[in-house]
Amino acid sequence: MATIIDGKVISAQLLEQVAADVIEFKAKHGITPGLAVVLVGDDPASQVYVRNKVQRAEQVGIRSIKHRLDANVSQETLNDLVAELNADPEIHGILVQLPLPKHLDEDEIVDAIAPSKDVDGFHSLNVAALATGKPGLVPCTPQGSMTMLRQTLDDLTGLHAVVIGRSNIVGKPMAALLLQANCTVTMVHSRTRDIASVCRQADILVAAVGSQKLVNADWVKPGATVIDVGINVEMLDGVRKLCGDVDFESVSKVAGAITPVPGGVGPMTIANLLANTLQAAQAQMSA
Ligand SMILES: Nc1nc(=O)c2c([nH]1)NC[C@@H]1CN(c3ccc(C(=O)N[C@@H](CCC(=O)O)C(=O)O)cc3)C=[N+]21
Repeated sequence: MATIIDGKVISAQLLEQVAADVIEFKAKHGITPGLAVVLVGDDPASQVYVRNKVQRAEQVGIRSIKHRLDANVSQETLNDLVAELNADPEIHGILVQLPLPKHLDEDEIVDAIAPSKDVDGFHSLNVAALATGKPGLVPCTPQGSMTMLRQTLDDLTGLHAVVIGRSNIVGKPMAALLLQANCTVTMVHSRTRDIASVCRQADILVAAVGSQKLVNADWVKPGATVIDVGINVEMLDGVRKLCGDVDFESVSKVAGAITPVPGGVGPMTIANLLANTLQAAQAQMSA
């Protein structure tokens, strides 16, 4: 039976550290770090995440301001709000909840956010910084996944890491961080031939595709460390249930260590969002 990598415990440690650093920041600068969360439309899942973020922010002493916009808001109105937040000295971090309604240009909005306030790490300049190993804001989910790996494994050097999924928000930045940690990195995706046999070679397997229970025990090398980034919503007898990209029941019998869903990567993402907000505030104060 695999060791369970407990995202609630590890994120609580990180949040405690952030809370202590926020106290120090306030004493030094006399201001409170501020995070703006922009939510377009009324997707219920997005509302749950946004509520969690706002709650956790409060808990670590970060002021968060929620902006709710109508689902059919224009690109111009959204751009104007982002410009206003960019110019607001009390706002240090800006998060525009994705995905956006189809009529909006996501890339344009993300690149409209000031790179120094881009706490998601999705702006082109932060993507470039990560790709070239320069300092910048790093996407929260991959960052949280790395923290879990570092707490589980002594040294990542030379390990074969396989990342399933090639999204800009998880797969690609995850691969960049694993490479930085001296892993041998393979990315697999929907067009990969014999995906199971490639995954079976992984010492570290990261699943980030959004496909329920895609990874089963046959895909996993005995003893491997498995990070499940998937958050798929399943209805069981009318009750909402979260489930990952990994079939936890079968894979946990083969893997050496595994993250659960819920209680794995999700809480780490939120903790890192707040760590990034503090980092952004610190950088803005010394700019
Ligand atoms: N600009 C942007 N940045 C994001 O970081 C972002 C986003 N858009 N859009 C949506 C996704 C999703 N996401 C989650 C964060 C935390 C949990 C989380 O805390 N999950 C809990 C369970 C929460 C529940 O019960 O629904 C857990 O896994 O234990 C889940 C999902 C951030 N996202």
